[in-house]
Amino acid sequence: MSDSQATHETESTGIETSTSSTTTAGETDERIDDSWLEYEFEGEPKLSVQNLDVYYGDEHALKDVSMDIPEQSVTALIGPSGCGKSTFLRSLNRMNDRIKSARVEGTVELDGRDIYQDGTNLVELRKRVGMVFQSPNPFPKSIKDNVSYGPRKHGDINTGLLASLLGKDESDKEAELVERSLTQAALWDEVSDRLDDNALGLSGGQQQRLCIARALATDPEVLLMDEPASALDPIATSKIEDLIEELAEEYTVVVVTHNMQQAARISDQTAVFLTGGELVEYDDTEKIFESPESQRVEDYITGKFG
Ligand SMILES: Nc1ncnc2c1ncn2[C@@H]1O[C@H](COP(=O)(O)OP(=O)(O)OP(=O)(O)O)[C@@H](O)[C@H]1O
Repeated sequence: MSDSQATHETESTGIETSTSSTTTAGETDERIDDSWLEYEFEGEPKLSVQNLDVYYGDEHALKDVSMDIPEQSVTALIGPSGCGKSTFLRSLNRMNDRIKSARVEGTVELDGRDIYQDGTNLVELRKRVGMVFQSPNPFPKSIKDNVSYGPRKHGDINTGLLASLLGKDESDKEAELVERSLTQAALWDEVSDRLDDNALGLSGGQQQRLCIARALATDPEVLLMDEPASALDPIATSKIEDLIEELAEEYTVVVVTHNMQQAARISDQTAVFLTGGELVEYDDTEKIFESPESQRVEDYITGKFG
């Protein structure tokens, strides 16, 4: 034990834990206490991650991560660059499957069913667990087509004879879907008179809300967002933040952010990953930002490293 080590008692458990001071890089011999990861909430988890390890070739990018994510809330994932936040996010809808060198071990349950079990329909999974990326990436198509692209591709907009027999033609259904999704993404009022214009003519912030509308159009239950506002100016960022909070009334939102003030503003619970791919602490956002258990988390949050 070094002189700089401190002992403290956790409020919630009364368990004594040892912590040590950190270096500027946040390296330390502090051991993760399991009680720092026990986040309790009412109801069943929407997503339950157990003993998740992810490797890229020989690199062990995520180490034995377990956490339950409650539904209809915002969960923020924070931590320094390279600690595995995006890797974790991509594990929740098996986007890591698309990376050749990636290998995943452990389980991720969506409503109690392991998404990694044989026979999982990946198209169906990614419809239920949608994703929005860091840089807005609309298709070079009209605003309308960007929104209806997914449901069309999956055959979810009824077409032809069957639809007209049911009383609605294809274009009515499509118009309804486009309006609903753009309204949910807080973009409808800005684009309703130019739905046939090319999406690439929109501002960055509008393009990002269009990408959110596109993700919502497939009727997901979970929305994964990887730094959705990092490429945007402060006004566009604030619109996305407001939108995320609104979406959480209906959807389960998991968001990676580098911006700690943003995590504090918009999330209900926060998971802190630190260098080496370890989840160090997971709790109510207020608790994480006001009185974290881990010395390393406190150092990270107060800007001492990272
Ligand atoms: N496609 C990939 N192929 C190989 N290694 C990867 C790949 N993606 C990520 N890694 C490695 O896995 C580790 C975790 O990366 P990841 O992108 O998940 O971290 P992050 O916390 O999201 O970082 P950042 O905040 O910089 O986006 C890093 O060491 C990274 O180099």
